Amino acid sequence: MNPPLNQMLQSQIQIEDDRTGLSIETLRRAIADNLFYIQGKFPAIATKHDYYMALAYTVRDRLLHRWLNTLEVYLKQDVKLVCYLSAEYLVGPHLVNNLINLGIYEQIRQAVEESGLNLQQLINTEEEPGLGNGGLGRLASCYMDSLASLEIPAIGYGIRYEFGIFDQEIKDGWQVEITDKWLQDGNPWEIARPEAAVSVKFGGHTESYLDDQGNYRVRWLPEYIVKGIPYDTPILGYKVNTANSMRLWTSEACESFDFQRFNVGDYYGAVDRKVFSENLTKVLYPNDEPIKGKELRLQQQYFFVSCSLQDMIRIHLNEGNTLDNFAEKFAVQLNDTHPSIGVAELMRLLIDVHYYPWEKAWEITEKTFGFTNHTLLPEALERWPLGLFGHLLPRHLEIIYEINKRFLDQVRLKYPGNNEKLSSLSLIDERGDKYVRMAHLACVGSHKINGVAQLHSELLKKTLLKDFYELLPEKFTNVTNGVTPRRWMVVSNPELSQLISSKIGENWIKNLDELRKLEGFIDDGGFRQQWREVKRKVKQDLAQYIHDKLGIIVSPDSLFDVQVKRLHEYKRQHLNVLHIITLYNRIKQNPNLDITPRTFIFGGKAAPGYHQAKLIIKLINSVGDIVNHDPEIGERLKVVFLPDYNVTLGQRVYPAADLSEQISTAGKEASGTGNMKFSLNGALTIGTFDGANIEIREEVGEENFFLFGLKTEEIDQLRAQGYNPQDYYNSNPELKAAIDLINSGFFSHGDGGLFQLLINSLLYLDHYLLFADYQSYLDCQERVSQAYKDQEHWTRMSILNTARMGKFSSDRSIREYCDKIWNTSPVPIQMKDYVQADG
Ligand SMILES: [N-]=[N+]=N[C@]1([C@H](N)O)O[C@H](CO)[C@@H](O)[C@H](O)[C@H]1O
Repeated sequence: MNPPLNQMLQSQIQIEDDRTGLSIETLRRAIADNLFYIQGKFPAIATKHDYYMALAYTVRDRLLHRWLNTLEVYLKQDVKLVCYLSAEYLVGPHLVNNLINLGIYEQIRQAVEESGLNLQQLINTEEEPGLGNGGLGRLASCYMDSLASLEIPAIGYGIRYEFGIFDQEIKDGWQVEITDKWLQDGNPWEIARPEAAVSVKFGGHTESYLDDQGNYRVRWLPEYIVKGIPYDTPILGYKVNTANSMRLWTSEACESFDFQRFNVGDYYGAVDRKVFSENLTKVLYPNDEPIKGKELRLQQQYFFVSCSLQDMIRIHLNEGNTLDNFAEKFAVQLNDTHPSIGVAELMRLLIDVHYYPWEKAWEITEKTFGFTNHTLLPEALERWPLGLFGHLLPRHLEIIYEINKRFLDQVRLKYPGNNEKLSSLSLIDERGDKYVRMAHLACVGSHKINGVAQLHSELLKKTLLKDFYELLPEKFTNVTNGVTPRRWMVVSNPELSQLISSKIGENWIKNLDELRKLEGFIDDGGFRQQWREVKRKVKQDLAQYIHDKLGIIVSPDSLFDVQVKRLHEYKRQHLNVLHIITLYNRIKQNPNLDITPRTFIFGGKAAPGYHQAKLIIKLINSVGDIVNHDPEIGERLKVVFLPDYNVTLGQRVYPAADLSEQISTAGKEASGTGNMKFSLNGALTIGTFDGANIEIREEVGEENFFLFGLKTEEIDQLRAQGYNPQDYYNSNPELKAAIDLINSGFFSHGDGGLFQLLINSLLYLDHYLLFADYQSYLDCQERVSQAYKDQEHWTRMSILNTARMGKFSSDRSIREYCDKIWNTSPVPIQMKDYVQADG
């Protein structure tokens, strides 16, 4: 009996599976099929976005096997999971990152081009999910990339905001915020999991009762309940079979329509539950550091934390475990205090829902959590008024009181009669309206507490958490931040990555310490020339982008001096502006002055309510307008403010920089991570003795780093002896001239008052010591200009910066978290070929 026709044909013509095949022909067919069957379009009517979606689904098909395989292995092997709780993730665009991690970039590029499409245009179509403000959110995503690349089982829990960080437009030099409708064209990289929905309670009251066995129990009778729907996004590891998940929660009303209210004519009441529930995850709070104690913010935090912990408990119990070994199976990391309500929530779930005795519940809780602090800024420390807290979370307040009572009993034992210790350590700030101190809850409820750079972790122990350190020293450790070389080198700077791989192979991408091998080529003039050519090419690309976007012409031969980060007075973008104005004045006084031509490039968003930060953006653009159009200055100085700085733009900017500005007041920048991305891409750093700058300088060598400014201990002395910024203003003519020029209205069409608030904050307070560091900064910048004149030497320093950045891979950070805090190890995934298996 002859085999069926198609089988005969198949044996003759090898046709790859449409969803897994990697031949150019199969990929082209898959893109065409997805355009037709998913986008419902044929080429003549298809938009670029349709082709992007068709391509995205084609790529997604080729990662699903890894994703489901990983899930199956985790379930089968009952692995220990790292659960990263973060209110922010700045994942950036997925497409190219997934192509690199899957190792199929070349095949896809060919298939797209043979389909008559332009891959870069499709790449530029993707809207990035801006579900974060800055460093903290991006760090979470770098860590997710490293967890998967190191084959560590993990879930990244967070919030699926409908609107992420606002899009920034610059109108007449001012920041204007535009709603970030990132989901409006759909998101091919996520899958909804309504079957895993959970309920979250809010408000109401508690009541105690005796259960059938006569045990004292408490039940929480909420005022309303919201449903949490998870959306999963695969997080691929680099060239491994592991694909972990980022599970982001969206809120929905349990009941979309309240007929009772409707029937009594309360039409708005009938839907307000729905409206409230959906508003919960509507928008990201756009503040990087300074917090706004808004009720909705606490509701968002409790919502995603409760969803996540309930999800973990369900996963654990589904595997036939009891909660006795929950801490052995789940390492939950609190990304700052934003998810720290989790300590009280896990206690509630263990005691009220799973009937554990307090002591056992506390033992499990403390073992489960680790807490990372990301800032020392007092205004960034979350504390919630008791009234608001108790109104929203009555049961949690009871639990926090009990945690506090038992904790202070411990404190009394160690410091008998020391009421000052009691009040400074208490979870409750008894002053004024009384507050719950979230950092204290996180410290008491976690077995490990870490800062994000060596200096920061030391300052945590000496200042902010001094009392906790003296009481619980064994809990404190440090894990210096890191960045993933996949996105910040291979995806962002393919030219430099290829040059490096051509010399030392590709292992550096997985093991960044291998970059050290580049030092062996430093005396190779040809290699230095190639290094400069790559830098010039990417500078040329950025210059083109600046011209296309802003119409400003900048020369790739000028020194690209770059400061991109959130706008904040402690980051001192306005000190950078004082340098620019000083150079401007020097040229105006001596038009033949031979200075190293510079292009000053700024980028960064200001929190909408942070007026001083917005004023600094206006100042940068106002100075830029004058400098860029002053014929006497010509090409020697150019000032550019790049609007809407985000991950996508960062991928353009970091590779193109010659000089990385890391000029925060010492002791204020916990770590910084942009500093690492710049050095990795061969930029030299001008920076203060602050955050991770210190460790970068240690690694690259002080001779390859431009250090300036007061150190923390010098600042403490200066403040102690009384710091008067006027002394510096009156004794430094160039500083005075720069300030007076701003004050004169020279940069603001004669309106001397425009920047008054900013100038007064400097003249009469200068909390961030710009005036004190001004001369040291100027002198250091002069050293930079001299160094740049010797391109051979500059190139050597640039190569050494890249070569010695191995420590700052997020892979190293994650290995440290695994060893010091999470006690987890890799679980390699063997690929099971679903297609064949189920053939
Ligand atoms: N929040 N917060 N903190 C920060 C950043 N602003 O997001 O976290 C970042 C990630 O740890 C740090 O690099 C940075 O110094 C610190 O200010």
